[in-house]
Amino acid sequence: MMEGEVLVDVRNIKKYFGPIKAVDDISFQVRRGEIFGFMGPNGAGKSTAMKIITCFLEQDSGAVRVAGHDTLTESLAVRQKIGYLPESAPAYGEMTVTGFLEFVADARAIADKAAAIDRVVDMTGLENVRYQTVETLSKGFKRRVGLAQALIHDPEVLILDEPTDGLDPNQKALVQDLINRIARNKAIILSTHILDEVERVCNRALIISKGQILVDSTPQELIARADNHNVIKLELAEGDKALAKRIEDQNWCERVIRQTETQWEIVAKDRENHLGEVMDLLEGVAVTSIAVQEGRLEELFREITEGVCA
Ligand SMILES: Nc1ncnc2c1ncn2[C@@H]1O[C@H](COP(=O)(O)OP(=O)(O)OP(=O)(O)O)[C@@H](O)[C@H]1O
Repeated sequence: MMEGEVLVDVRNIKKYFGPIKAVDDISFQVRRGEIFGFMGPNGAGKSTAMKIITCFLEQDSGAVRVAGHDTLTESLAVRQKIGYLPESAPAYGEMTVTGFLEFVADARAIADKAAAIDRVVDMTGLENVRYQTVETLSKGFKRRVGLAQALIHDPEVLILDEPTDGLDPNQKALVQDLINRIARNKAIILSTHILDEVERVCNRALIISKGQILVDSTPQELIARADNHNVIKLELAEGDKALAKRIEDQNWCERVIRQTETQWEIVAKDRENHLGEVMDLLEGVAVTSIAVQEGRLEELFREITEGVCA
């Protein structure tokens, strides 16, 4: 198995729905070992591109090869190489976890079903719930079942459509860890709205909008462009100029923006999260609220498009 070989090769694909250009001439490659973050606002064309790569939709023009196989002419071979977690995974709520995975293994004609199921149950941490019906599971565990079914045939390529959407922060972190663990030796494409997720999980990031690629970059470069990333919003019971000075004197601090006497924004030079250090400086100070702002894709996206127009 060659490290870095191209496993997904997308060339000039277009897909129009009547007048809507859902995917408008997109090209990119994903190599083994890459976790590729597919970002963009609602309706950007992410799901459509993912459906084309997984053979659920046919493109109008252009070509996609997965592990060397063409999605139009060799779709069976492509389906064997690819695992897919769709945006809204099918329910099958009344089946047990094992029953559902057996059903998927049968559909894929897997020879040693028991071994395949044990492997994915272990990988995704489903051991304790394997005889429970899917409908009784928490959202986070349902998502793991979705990942388990995508992994049942040990695919080289994984396509995950918003894998952490709708999960609470703890469940999000668990699913993100899981994706990192299963990533070795695979090529993974995952779509997300969340900049932090790309930083935590991906080693490459692509932003699409209106069916076209705007940015192909590293997560670190994207974060650096998101001006408001990890800004700490602080509200005090009363103004305190000495405190503002003390925070500004920290070597990591770029500036303290005092929007009002008591409402401040603290910006770090490195855009890392410095909440701990700020909390230390706030000992004995009456604080009304404090929160760390996530760099939102929407704002980054606005900056990028403004940059393009300027
Ligand atoms: N089957 C379809 N018929 C008609 N239009 C469609 C169809 N599927 C998608 N579209 C349109 O194509 C565009 C791209 O949609 P797509 O679902 O790929 O975006 P997305 O980036 O995945 O968005 P989201 O983050 O909301 O899932 C949208 O304008 C959408 O309304």
